[in-house]
Amino acid sequence: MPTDTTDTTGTAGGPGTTGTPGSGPAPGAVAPDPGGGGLLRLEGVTVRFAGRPALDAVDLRADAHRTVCLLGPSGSGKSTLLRVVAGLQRPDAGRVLLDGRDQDGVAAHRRGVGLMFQDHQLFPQRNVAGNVGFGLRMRGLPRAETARRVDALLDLVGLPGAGRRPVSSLSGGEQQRVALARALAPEPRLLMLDEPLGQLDRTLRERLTVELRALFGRLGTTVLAVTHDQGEAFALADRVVVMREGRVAQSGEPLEVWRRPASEFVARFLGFRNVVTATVRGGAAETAWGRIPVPPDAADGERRLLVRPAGVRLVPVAGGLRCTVEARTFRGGGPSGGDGVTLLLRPESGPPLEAACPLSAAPEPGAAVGVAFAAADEGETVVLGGP
Ligand SMILES: Nc1ncnc2c1ncn2[C@@H]1O[C@H](COP(=O)(O)OP(=O)(O)OP(=O)(O)O)[C@@H](O)[C@H]1O
Repeated sequence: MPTDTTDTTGTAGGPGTTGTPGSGPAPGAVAPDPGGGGLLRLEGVTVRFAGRPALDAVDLRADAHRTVCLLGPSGSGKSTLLRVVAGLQRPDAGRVLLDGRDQDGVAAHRRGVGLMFQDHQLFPQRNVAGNVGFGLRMRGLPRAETARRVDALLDLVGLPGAGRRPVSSLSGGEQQRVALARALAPEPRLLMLDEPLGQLDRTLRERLTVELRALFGRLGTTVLAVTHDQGEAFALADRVVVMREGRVAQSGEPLEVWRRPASEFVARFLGFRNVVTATVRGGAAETAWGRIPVPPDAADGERRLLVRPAGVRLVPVAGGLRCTVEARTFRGGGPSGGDGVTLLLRPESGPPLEAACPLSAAPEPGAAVGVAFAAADEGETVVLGGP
């Protein structure tokens, strides 16, 4: 991700973010949305670097009080999108609207958006309170009022009384919370987070994801967050947007995207590996793995078919597609998580297959197993569209 040198405060607005000092609601509270939705809209936003589009005619909408997560491989344009919304990058074409107002020509510090970067960029020479209150002091908020708000924000992020601690004495997770408190301090109408939990270990990330979701829900904050991690996105978001090469590959409610990936790209990005060419006819698909039931409304023809690991059932060897167990991995959290094992199977025909099974029933590597495919009405097979 390109680093930004114009802003070291953790908010795109930083010192001078919109709003009259001291006139706003309680720290972190959000004013009602006059537009009744669609707080942020991007229309046909294109950004080119050296002629190459980093964003290519992107349309996107974030409704008030909702969390939208941008997902996508490295280089797909996620950070560029945040920078455009923050006013740190001018689009070559298209419009950014906040509360229905075109932001063209509106400086970053006048947009009222907060941006928290990947590496949270705390001031090492200031203590916790100095970091959280920096933007407020710069906006001319009186010292006592700043102190009151800082205390309230530290309570909010679960660090009560930590104001005097040097930031160097904090753990990674605590620093993350301080950065979050600092980003929330100017009461941005839109909070943007770029890989907010990227540098933390998995356990802490999972815990903070849950806490963040609860916090944003309580505050009613509108959030646009970038993450590499699908588990994080699915746990945090009301809506996910999957990016590919500067375009939106799919957007929707997390469960909807998870259940019905629109394309092979999205399916693979979400971690699904059982994708195979299929000839669909009359509610079933002929594949290299044999005949697999598909939803009755699937159009006939040559298609790509996704079979979820949960749709790959282990049966006696004689009763199905014969496979050898190559490996097994334990599944942790995340959208495909839970207590269980993912088996990597080598079928006698066709590409490798992944199957989900309970820990107690997991065969050893090297074992021969049979595989049968779940009925299509269980939603375990998806006929994919698009590239
Ligand atoms: N300032 C810049 N100058 C030239 N090219 C850039 C610049 N910023 C971004 N790019 C290019 O634009 C594309 C999108 O980059 P961007 O940082 O938005 O992707 P990303 O999805 O955020 O990636 P990551 O997940 O690695 O942070 C990449 O090909 C990147 O190399």
